[in-house]
Amino acid sequence: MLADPVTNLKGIGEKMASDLAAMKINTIADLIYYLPYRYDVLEIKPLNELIHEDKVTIEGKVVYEPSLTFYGRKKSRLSFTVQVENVAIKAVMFNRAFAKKQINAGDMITLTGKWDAHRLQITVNSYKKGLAEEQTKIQPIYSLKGNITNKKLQKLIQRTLLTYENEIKELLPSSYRNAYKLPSKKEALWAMHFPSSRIVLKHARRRFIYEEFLLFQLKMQLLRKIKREETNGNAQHYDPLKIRTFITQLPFSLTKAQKKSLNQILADMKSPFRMNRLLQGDVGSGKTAVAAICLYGAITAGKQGALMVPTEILAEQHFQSLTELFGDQAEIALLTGSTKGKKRSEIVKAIEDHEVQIVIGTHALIQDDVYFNDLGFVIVDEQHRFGVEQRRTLRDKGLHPDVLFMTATPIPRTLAITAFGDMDVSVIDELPTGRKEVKTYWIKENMLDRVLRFIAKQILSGEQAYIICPLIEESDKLDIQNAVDLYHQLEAFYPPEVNIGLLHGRLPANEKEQVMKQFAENEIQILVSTTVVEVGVNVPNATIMVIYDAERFGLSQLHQLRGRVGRGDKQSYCILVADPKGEIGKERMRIMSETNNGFDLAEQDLKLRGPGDFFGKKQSGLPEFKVADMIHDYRALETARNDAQEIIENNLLEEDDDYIDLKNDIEENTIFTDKLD
Ligand SMILES: Nc1ncnc2c1ncn2[C@@H]1O[C@H](COP(=O)(O)OP(=O)(O)OP(=O)(O)O)[C@@H](O)[C@H]1O
Repeated sequence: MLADPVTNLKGIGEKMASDLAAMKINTIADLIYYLPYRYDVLEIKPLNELIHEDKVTIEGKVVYEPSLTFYGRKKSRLSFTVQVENVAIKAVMFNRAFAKKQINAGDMITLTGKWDAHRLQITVNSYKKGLAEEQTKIQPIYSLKGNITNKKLQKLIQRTLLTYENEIKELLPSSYRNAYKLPSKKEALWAMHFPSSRIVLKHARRRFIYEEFLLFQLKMQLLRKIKREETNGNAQHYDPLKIRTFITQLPFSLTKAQKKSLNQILADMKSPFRMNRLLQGDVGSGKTAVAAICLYGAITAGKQGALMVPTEILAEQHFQSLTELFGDQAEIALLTGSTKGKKRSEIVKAIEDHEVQIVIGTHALIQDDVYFNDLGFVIVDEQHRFGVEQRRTLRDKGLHPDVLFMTATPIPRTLAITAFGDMDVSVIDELPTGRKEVKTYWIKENMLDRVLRFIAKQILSGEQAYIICPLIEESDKLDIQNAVDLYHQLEAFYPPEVNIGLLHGRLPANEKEQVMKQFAENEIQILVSTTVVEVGVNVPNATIMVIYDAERFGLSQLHQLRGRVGRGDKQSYCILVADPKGEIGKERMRIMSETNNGFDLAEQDLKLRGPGDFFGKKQSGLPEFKVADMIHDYRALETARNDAQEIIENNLLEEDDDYIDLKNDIEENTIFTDKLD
């Protein structure tokens, strides 16, 4: 059976079993679904089309016996001449003396390696005897561990497929498979592992992409259906009049988009069904303001509300601004990892006794010993950083509040609806009036002096600046060192009356808090920081954002950082210090300089970037697909979404035999309760 352990197969010793386990191949099914992550295509081009220093494949006839020379200790060089299109090409191969016995004059041979167009020479990486036509031209490349090689794995897969191919379930209903001319699952699996041509491979991929999306969409829509039908009986009877008065007391009037989103959220709160909504808005579009009004609404309904944010800095900031905003209309508490001891137990007790109405915090606020008296409404900021785990904790405490997720990562609207298929989506696609576009410039490091003088000038007129430090890959420690160095350099550069602050992740919470407070109150004019200020920090008087090594960031992260300025009515500036080597990096800098709107930027990013990094690695709370890519294969995602809708609406899973495999698979592989937190 496919579910049997892979060690049931013949010829798998202990070492191989542990290597396979390291590749997460435990069952026979794991093995046959272990798909290549890329394919090397041996394409033979005419000599005059080969590009100097590229990796190329050529084929021809060996003209003389190879000559082997040794040099140094154990080093060797094998050289021979190959006739290709009547031209004599020199081939050299290092440290593979054994090949001398295998390559003989008169042999036909295919060589892959680095091409030197000036010397008509190839430095061979791999060779195969015979012409390319007689060999597989498309070579699957797997990600491997231990002693397993591509060849070994392929042989094992081949053997296994031959034995088990009849157990492979088709899954796709024939009507859809026929309509899109997709190969059967069996054919597609063979083609993924042993592609006979590009076209066959393309169709196999097409099939897997569609299948993955269809399954994903079916699950999403089933969840949505279940959620819709489920009531938590938690209708919040808020007081519309009080809410209206609260809104008129705000120092600004709401934008149209804010009003629309607010109404959608309030309607969800009033209904007995559980809210599961995503609030999306560009940086600085006023999401937090909307969230505050909803929290107030929950209080007027006699409920408690909670706001969960990803960092302590943000929690502190929201705590301060909401305390100011609510005045004596609500009791607000702050609960983070650094709230400790007596203070913590007092807060926890006050939450339990409903003396506190709003709790703001990091995930510390859903820890074991925190019990809410009557939690009606939870807002989760930057949803991707909170996992199913945390939401399940709430459920385990018997809490079924309405949940609103907020994100400032602009995702093109259609994509958001498709990706978050089980959620309702509200979008704030408009900035408050009076905002000026942030002027963005891309410069090289040698122009920094000018930038520093420009900052000095702006500070004189009362403004403030952020400087985001150079990044050192995967080294938190060195990043901090960099920040400290930069801080000292700037201290030396500016006169003593300019106060410079330093912020990084390793500072103790109270110091971070202190620095942010001083910056917010303009006691510090320049804040040198690592990327800890990335999300949500709100200091409207700051007008300059300098980002070192800007090419190392994705567009959405750059946009987030830029969003820390331009939050008031003063002209703001973003200066990207970057020297990108590749075209994509340059294009990114250009796009950033030209585009201010996060949604436009996201659309452009969609077109520009390769699969995978649109959402940024660490941000991804999105499902992972084996073959499909949500951005690249967006069309297929839409098709699958429509088909899933049709299947659910017509109840085909239950009523049509053609759907039985699909139904079983969904039931086996979906843990609905996990999602229904
Ligand atoms: N309708 C409005 N008119 C004018 N100013 C507003 C309006 N709504 C919010 N603001 C102000 O704009 C700034 C940004 O608002 P807020 O912090 O709510 O945005 P956000 O969308 O949460 O931002 P980010 O995602 O970047 O953290 C705040 O200073 C806020 O007081």
